[in-house]
Amino acid sequence: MQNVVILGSTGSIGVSTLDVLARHPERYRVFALVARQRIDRLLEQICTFRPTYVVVTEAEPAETLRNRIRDMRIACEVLTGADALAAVVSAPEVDIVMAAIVGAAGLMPTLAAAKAGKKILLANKEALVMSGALFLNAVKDGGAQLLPIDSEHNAIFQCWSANAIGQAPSVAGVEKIQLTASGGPFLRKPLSELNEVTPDQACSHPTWNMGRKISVDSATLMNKGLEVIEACHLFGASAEQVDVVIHPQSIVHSMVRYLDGSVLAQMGNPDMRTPIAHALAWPERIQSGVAPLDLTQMSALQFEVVDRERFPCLTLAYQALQAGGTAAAVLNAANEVAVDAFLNNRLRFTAISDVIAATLAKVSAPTIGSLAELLAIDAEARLIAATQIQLRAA
Ligand SMILES: NC(=O)C1=CN([C@@H]2O[C@H](COP(=O)(O)OP(=O)(O)OC[C@H]3O[C@@H](n4cnc5c(N)ncnc54)[C@H](OP(=O)(O)O)[C@@H]3O)[C@@H](O)[C@H]2O)C=CC1
Ligand SMILES: CC(=O)[C@@H](O)[C@H](O)COP(=O)(O)O
Ligand SMILES: [Mn+2]
Repeated sequence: MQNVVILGSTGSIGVSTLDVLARHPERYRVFALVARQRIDRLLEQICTFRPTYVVVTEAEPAETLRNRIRDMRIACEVLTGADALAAVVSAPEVDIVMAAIVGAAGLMPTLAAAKAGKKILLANKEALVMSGALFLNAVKDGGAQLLPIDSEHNAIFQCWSANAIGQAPSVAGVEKIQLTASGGPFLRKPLSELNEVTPDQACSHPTWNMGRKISVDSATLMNKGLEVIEACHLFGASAEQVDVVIHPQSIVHSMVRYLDGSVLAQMGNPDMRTPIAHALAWPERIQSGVAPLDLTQMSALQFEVVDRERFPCLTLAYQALQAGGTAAAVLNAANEVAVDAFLNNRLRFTAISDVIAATLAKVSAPTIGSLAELLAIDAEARLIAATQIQLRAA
């Protein structure tokens, strides 16, 4: 029996993870659930999965939940605060940590899991993008195991020759990693109309059902930009070795092209329970609940070149990657602030990329020395991005 902690249990990935775990009660037990504020959903999860602990990062909802659990006489301890979060993730009973908090907020608990040598299922791409080598060194030093949940990276992992896992592309015979991008809800929208799109339109993803922040990232293609950086870190690739191709159907989840001309692709219906089940059980295979793929029942699969004028965020991500140092952390911080402003009707969709470009130009991005330095640069980038948003509101 393996004990699992889910960081971000109330979100899209958290719910899919619990769905897979529920199919395998003989293999997995939920040790702890972590969320920020969605108490009603968390309470339902507690009733179903009976974790030993829950951590609610906001103090007021934590107190509300504590009272409700006491009234219902459920044996589950409700904790709050950063120390409690790190302690739960690092507890000796814990085998697996699903890192599915959205954004930079997920960095500290995921780092704690790395230092404690856990098996980490990494959905939270922002943590890796912002901290890069610092996080990978913590994984190595802590003796942790890192498995990708992001559908493209899980696909690449599955397409990497089994006997070359852990080797850099040049050693593994890999020529190119090709990430597929759906193109999001605005792939065919006239460019002149992008200025007026609403948060709900941006969050109506054509193929995946996801949280609001990553949905907006898909609509700008910043999601793919973050994924290019994520792929470089996870697979030891250079920016030149990672390409993006538009594939509106989201059936091919990514491809690996080898030196001998072979291209390996991983396919499946767009449902995150497949990569979750894959990483949970790897190197074994378990049921995920995902319907089998029937290619005879689908329309043609399309592949297209990315229109860089429509999607300037992808170019910004490649620029940050080439710049090196903490530029990717600045990119990520500015994007988080700009997307939040867009979702709260304080910024136009088309201005998201302007705010990120202006922030990248204003914040110097030296190579990371320490976690404290990284957090300082993240905070500085957020302040500059907020100023840029105010300038555009004026
Ligand atoms: N959804 C998907 O299909 C995919 C997601 N990912 C990545 O996985 C991560 C999660 O995405 P998704 O599930 O869609 O996001 P959601 O917005 O659906 O869920 C986010 C989760 O994080 C919790 N959370 C948010 N802020 C904090 C905080 N400050 N402290 C603690 N918990 C917090 C939320 O709690 P609460 O609900 O209480 O607010 C919720 O449980 C992202 O990094 C995303 O990029 C990657 C690939 C696919
Ligand atoms: C499911 C998943 O991994 C998302 O990151 C997905 O990739 C979003 O779709 P697009 O970014 O391709 O629109
Ligand atoms: Mn993805």
